[in-house]
Amino acid sequence: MSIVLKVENLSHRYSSAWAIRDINFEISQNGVIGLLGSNGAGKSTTMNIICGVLNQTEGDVYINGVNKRQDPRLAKKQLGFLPQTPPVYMDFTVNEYLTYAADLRFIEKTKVKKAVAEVMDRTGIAHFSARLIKNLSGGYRQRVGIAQAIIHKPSIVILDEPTNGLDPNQIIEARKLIKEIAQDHTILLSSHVLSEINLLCRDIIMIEGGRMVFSDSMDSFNNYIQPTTVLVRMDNPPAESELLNISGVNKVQFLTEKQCRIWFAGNSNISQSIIIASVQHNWQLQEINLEKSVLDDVFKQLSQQQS
Ligand SMILES: Nc1ncnc2c1ncn2[C@@H]1O[C@H](COP(=O)(O)OP(=O)(O)OP(=O)(O)O)[C@@H](O)[C@H]1O
Repeated sequence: MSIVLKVENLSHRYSSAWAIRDINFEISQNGVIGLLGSNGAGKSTTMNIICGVLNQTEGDVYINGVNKRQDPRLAKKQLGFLPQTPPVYMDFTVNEYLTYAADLRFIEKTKVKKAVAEVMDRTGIAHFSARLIKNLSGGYRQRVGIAQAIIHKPSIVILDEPTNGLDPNQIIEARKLIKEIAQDHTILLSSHVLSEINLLCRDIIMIEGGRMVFSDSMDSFNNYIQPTTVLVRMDNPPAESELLNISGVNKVQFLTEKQCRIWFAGNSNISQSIIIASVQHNWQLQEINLEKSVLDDVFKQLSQQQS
């Protein structure tokens, strides 16, 4: 499989402190690759450097083998970018804006009309072609942002937190569109939401404190991360102290009257212990779910495993 994006020893310093340090990864063709990290981890810095918005302090970025520093124009031709805030002009219609985007991407004049029509179809915005962008919902504005990122058919598309700020229905629609586009583009998508990365991505790259802490398939990530919390719902829950008496339980937090999150030692068979205790004491257990999505815990586990 051919390598679409290669990032080599990438480091960046804004003033005195390093924002990212020694990031290395390779991405092969098609599918969605997740760039995960908490706020301030260095995701936007990494993406802005890949897209040529920011020049790195050290290291190299190759797009389809082209070094972005040595031949930025050729490298950027093969790349589409949607920054955190869609770079749209509110007073343009969708059609006007995409025509302008096609021009910026050096699409031949005779092919612009067709490219705009195709990309509007692809992103489901053709019916809004004559509407001013300022009169579109956030979800549709995001679609226009995605359309400008793929209008020149780049081999890699960079999406920086594309579902941030959208409502739940818009998030579902945006994810559907991203999956569709990933069938014939490679997508690098950043998010600080682990469940989103889990839903969309085949591979995952994780950055924390400017350092890369994980890079592998989503499956091996899920095997690597041991759950440390369990979400439990009981109709007749006991006092916190009784739950703390169960072997392996470290901490209990009631989220509602009947639902609590239980932290436990990674190697204990916690579900079985809770089920047995519940039957013995008539806690009327209704639901029990192992959780893998408490990001702080994931980062903690990863940094412990690295050291
Ligand atoms: N223009 C800047 N000048 C100085 N420091 C910056 C600048 N932009 C980002 N930083 C710092 O660099 C680090 C990485 O920031 P970055 O925006 O890349 O993180 P992020 O993972 O994208 O976070 P978020 O999810 O909040 O956007 C942070 O410590 C941030 O404060």
